[in-house]
Amino acid sequence: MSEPKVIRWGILATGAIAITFTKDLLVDPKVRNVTEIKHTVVAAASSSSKSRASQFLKDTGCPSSAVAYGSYDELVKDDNIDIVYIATPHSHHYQNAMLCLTAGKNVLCEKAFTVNAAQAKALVKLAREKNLFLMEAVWTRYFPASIYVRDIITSGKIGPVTRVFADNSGTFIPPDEPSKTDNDSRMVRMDLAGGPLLDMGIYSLTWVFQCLYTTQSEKDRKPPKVTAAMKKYDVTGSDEMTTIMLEFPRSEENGGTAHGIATTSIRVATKFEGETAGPSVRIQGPKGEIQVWPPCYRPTKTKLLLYDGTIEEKRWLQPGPGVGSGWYNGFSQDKNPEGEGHGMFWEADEAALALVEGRKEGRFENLEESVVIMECMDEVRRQGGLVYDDSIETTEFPHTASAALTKTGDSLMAFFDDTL
Ligand SMILES: NC(=O)C1=CN([C@@H]2O[C@H](COP(=O)(O)OP(=O)(O)OC[C@H]3O[C@@H](n4cnc5c(N)ncnc54)[C@H](OP(=O)(O)O)[C@@H]3O)[C@@H](O)[C@H]2O)C=CC1
Ligand SMILES: O=C1OC[C@@H](O)[C@H](O)[C@H]1O
Repeated sequence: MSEPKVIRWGILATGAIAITFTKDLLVDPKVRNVTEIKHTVVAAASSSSKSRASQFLKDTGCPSSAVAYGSYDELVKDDNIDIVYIATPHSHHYQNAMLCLTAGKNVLCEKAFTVNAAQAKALVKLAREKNLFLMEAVWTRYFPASIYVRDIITSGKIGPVTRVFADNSGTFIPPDEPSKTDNDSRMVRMDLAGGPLLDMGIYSLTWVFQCLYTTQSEKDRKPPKVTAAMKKYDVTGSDEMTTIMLEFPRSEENGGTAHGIATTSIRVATKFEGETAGPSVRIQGPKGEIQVWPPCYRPTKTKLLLYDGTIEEKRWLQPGPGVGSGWYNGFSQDKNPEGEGHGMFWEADEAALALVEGRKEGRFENLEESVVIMECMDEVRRQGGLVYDDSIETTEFPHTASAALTKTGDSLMAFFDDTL
């Protein structure tokens, strides 16, 4: 057996998800039976300070040889990096990904891919021109649970999927004391392209799309008609609750038109604990349904129910050491059972395998689909009247005003950090 190929990662930004992703990246792929590749981190960059990047490398257990940079510009010039993982807020993905691609770097960019479809298209165009790998980091798509669900759909066991309900919601606004909501969080800040649609609704849309679009033949893969209802969060003007009806055109022999309902909220939650928990995704066909338990971005249980009486329940664990959880204060998150990884390594493996195989896109959500989903979200925002500032909607790169998109707290810390 040949030695695994080592893929050298550069981490762009050092916030909450960068920590979780990097710890997962460093879990030996052998524990999940992946033998073709291994991951290593060769550098991390923080726009706050070099010392923050150094601390990040230490805290996440990266090799001592990994280099800390105090700016993203320096990171993308590092010749030792094979691929950059972008973990900034949505508002910054376009500028950061353009920076990486322009410098000739392959990119795995956190969700939501960009703020709008025009930005997503511009990234795809540049990646193709430069023959670089580019993938939206929708980790859920690469989970064994998602692969299992898509396989059931394509096997025809439940018949042509006709309807999908998907919910990804959480009580970010504390139910008992709404006035204690963290309005400085990127979840609701308009300058960071906040609101549950782009942050959490993307997962509801992911389930609708992977069941009604990804799994279809070329002939039946058509963008849906979109109708949306949006309630705004009166404090910041972001959305607070968004529900989307998607009508997918289909040939009659494939079951005819299919419906998707994707919803998200930061005032009410999808889940209740323990025995009272129910599915957050239901995928229905004429012969039965598949249910996926919350949180739907990190599915841990599925149930296949067929009208012939078959019931197949499965639990999905993420092998590896526990890496902790809780991306948000005030957000109820599943605690990671002891002895589990977080599940972000599946998408990292996919990106690494693509580099080894010379592929330029992810297998389970190609760039065309990422763009179609961004177009859907554009339409939802149009119907709901949710407009972000031109400085973050723009496709101009580099955008002169983007340097002015400042951080709260962090930037002051950085100032002291670098000055003292
Ligand atoms: N796949 C998943 O499960 C998850 C994905 N995400 C996605 O990851 C991205 C980051 O989220 P998360 O880690 O929670 O966010 P954090 O706020 O914790 O971290 C974002 C980091 O981006 C950098 N940054 C650069 N410019 C700014 C700015 N103007 N304001 C704030 N931060 C800035 C900072 O790093 P530095 O100072 O080092 O440059 C900051 O620490 C989002 O796109 C989100 O949707 C988030 C959570 C879960
Ligand atoms: O991607 C995410 O997944 C988990 C959620 O809690 C978080 O809001 C989101 O950014």
